[in-house]
Amino acid sequence: DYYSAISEVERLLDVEAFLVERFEDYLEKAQQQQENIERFLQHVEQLHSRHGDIEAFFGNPINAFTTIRRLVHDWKHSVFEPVFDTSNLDNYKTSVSAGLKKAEIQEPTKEDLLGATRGLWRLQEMYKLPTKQLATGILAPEEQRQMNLSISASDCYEIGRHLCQMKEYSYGSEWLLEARTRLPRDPSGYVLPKITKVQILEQLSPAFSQLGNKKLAHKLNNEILDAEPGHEEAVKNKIVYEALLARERSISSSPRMKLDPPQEAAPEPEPELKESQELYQRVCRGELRQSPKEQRYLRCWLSHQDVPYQRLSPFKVEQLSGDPYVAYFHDVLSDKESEQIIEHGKGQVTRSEIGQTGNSTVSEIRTSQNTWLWYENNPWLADIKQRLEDITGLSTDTAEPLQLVNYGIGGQYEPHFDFMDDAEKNFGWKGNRLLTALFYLNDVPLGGATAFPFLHLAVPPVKGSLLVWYNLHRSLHKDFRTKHAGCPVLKGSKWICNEWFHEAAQEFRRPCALTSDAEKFLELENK
Ligand SMILES: O=C(O)CCC(=O)C(=O)O
Ligand SMILES: [Fe+2]
Repeated sequence: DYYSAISEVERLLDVEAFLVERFEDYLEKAQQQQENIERFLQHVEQLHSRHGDIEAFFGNPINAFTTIRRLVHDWKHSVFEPVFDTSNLDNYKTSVSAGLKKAEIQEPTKEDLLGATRGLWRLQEMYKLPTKQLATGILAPEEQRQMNLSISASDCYEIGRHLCQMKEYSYGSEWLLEARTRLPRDPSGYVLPKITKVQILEQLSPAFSQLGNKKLAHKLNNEILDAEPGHEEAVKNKIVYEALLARERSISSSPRMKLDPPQEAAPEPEPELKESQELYQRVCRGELRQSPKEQRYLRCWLSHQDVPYQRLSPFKVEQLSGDPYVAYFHDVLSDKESEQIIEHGKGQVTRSEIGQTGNSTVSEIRTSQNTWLWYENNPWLADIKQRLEDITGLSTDTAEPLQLVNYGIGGQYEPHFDFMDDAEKNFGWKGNRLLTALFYLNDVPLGGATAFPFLHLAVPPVKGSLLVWYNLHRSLHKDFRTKHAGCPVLKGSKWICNEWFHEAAQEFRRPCALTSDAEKFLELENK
């Protein structure tokens, strides 16, 4: 899929460039007055010429969404259908699909569009983004003046409709209202089929009804009937709404009933969030931070980690938590190294999965794509491997290959542990994941911090820096305080690279203490 990695969304411009080329050719040869198609192609070309830096462009999730939508929806209805259904131009059909196949280009699918919509919704929920602002591409208050992206009435309608399908009526109705406001001055009148006021109302009226606002639902339903008096669904709904409203009126005017109000169907209570989930959201939003007391003993220093060579250029250590140990090492990778690793991942990454070995699945819990870099196949990584050993003091003999990850639209990784329940089954004699070393390969303008809910800690990505923490106690029992997450990426494209060090081979490097930690912090396991 495309939506789960921004690097994949970037490839969509190639798909479009290809399509523009083919269909311009078609227009010329067929010499038809297909004004609608021509305007559409021009529009897309104009968009392409205006987008500027691709990474910055797709760094805004609104741009990523509208591009997917254009490919999934607009091209189909504005170009493919009018061309292929009305004229006998089979050779074009075959040449276009053959061309796409040859270039190994896959068009985005409905699932991409749904994934992109869910991503936007996640960003709204997590960072409390007002719909009106997001619809103009404004992701943070300080962007107020610079942004003015054009998102069409039809795009807003699509988002609203999907959200209502997901029973997210509150945001759903806001997007539908946005579609309604935009309809009269919709810039994309050439996108077929044109959406109508009635279509918007058909979604909006039941959405308000679900939100408990029967009066407004009724009013909007009447607007449907004003436009189309014979509208079957609306005629039926009118009867239902009028009965409901009449009942409400009689209840409120009857004094006896006033004393004893009827049991209105109460809105469903919000399902209670797990403690770590709630803390995760607060940490990502920046509402919850370490207190001065928690930060009291934390220090920054230069360290050679007892490696003679590193005395020449010591590591910059920023301690983030003493117990459990979490530290940030700065300027570990040069810009060139970070960029080289990213280049390696472009076009190689595939959808990330979660779960135990042999039983893993794709999930909205982790919306990213990843690939693995084996040291054996990439000798250029030798330096970086050595640096990892120097910093951690651990052996990479039992370490996993580097895992390279790119997040998608609103991409996140919900709170989880890096250790597996059953280390034996997953890792055999190498034992569980003892230490995580996480490289940030680029800066992320907004969002995308690594969050430790129980430690009240959000680590913002800094290009070339390395985040390190122990997942296991000294006695190798699981440390449940290390639950962590990747906050949704609000702006930009987040690239990281994970190295997991395992238990085996570290016996003399991180020896256990004289007492067991087996009983420590067990209460956090399922929180
Ligand atoms: O993206 C992040 O910041 C965290 C990633 C992570 O926890 C993982 O890949 O296991
Ligand atoms: Fe993790």
